[in-house]
Amino acid sequence: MQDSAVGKQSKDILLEVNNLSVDYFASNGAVHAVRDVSFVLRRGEILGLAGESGCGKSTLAYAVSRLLRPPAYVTGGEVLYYPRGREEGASPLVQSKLPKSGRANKNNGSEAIDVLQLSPSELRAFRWSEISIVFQSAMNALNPVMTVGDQITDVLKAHRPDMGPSQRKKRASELLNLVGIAADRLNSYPHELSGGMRQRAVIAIALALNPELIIMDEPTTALDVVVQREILQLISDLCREFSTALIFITHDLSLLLELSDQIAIMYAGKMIEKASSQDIYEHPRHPYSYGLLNAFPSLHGPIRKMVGIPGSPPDLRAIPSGCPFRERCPLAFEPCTTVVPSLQSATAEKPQQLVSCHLYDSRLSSRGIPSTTDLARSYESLAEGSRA
Ligand SMILES: Nc1ncnc2c1ncn2[C@@H]1O[C@H](COP(=O)(O)OP(=O)(O)OP(=O)(O)O)[C@@H](O)[C@H]1O
Repeated sequence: MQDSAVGKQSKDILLEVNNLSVDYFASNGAVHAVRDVSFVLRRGEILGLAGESGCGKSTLAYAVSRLLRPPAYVTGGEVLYYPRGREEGASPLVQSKLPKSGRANKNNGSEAIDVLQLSPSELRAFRWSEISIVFQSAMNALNPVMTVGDQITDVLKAHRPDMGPSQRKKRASELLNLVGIAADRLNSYPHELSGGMRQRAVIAIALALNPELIIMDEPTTALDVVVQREILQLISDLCREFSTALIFITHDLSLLLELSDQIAIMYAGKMIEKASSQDIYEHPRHPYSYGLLNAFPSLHGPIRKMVGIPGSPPDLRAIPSGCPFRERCPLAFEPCTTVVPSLQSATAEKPQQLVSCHLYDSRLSSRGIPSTTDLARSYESLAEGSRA
């Protein structure tokens, strides 16, 4: 597990997502896939998104990178991006092409770009140079009739017109080396590479323009677990080396805990807990976070009883009132049925650990803050058929 790296890294805010909501307008009703999500990502920070299948992780990642297609629509909120100043090396394309009009003076001392307001041409300038995106099965997105080298130099040609052919080739070789592929593979076609190498080549392309942020949604699902781990480790090492921020999604929770600075846990379209990976690992606060972590066996530490979370997430077309997790929660109490909890500091000692749960609101709960033992016992009693 990484140290609480936020303290070590720059405190600059790179991305600020405020009250973002996304619906899929399906024929059988609107699916509320992302609901009022707010979070901040700092420069160079690695944020892991976790949660059961269907909780809205990919939709959030697509919304932030403006890749949503109908029937998905952003129904509210903003995605503010804080580019580096010209003197700090922001890409010239972004400096010249992004509108002054789309920028808002915000906190943080620098101007923000509202990503959701960018026009198509502004978006083209923004993608790759500021944000790179690697989605599921990305390695299959390589063009089968172009060499890997040409695919890298194409990106450079489109976005860095100042670079000549020999500079582009040199940069392509450097990038392949960075991801552990010998430069003589520049002339290889994708079918001549293994799955792991193709995935590395995709990462090289994502890094080509030194973006500030990379978003990866299960980038390694098609690979075996050993190669998956190697590649995710490589990505996080490279992000640390270049201070590139990373938002990544994987179902491998132990890997997520190991590689991320911060973890955000989603449930039914909401962010229900956000904290450093160390805090989440040592003391998950939300009963759902505890249940999710406890559903995986640990290779280290004492032997513990594993109890799964009963039931299944709600239908996102008809979300129940109050807390969306209450029907599965072993510690649900009266206010959970009516009052929607908001994301707030869990305790005064750890104000950075944010949780969306009434158990941490002394105005609503008189039980006192639950310990991990309380959370474990509550699941055990639920499994035994009696409420804690
Ligand atoms: N095109 C669509 N039309 C209607 N509903 C959709 C569509 N795409 C996704 N959804 C719904 O939106 C919700 C969020 O989906 P999303 O893919 O973002 O979840 P996820 O957490 O990334 O899941 P997974 O881990 O399985 O990738 C799910 O309930 C899903 O069924």
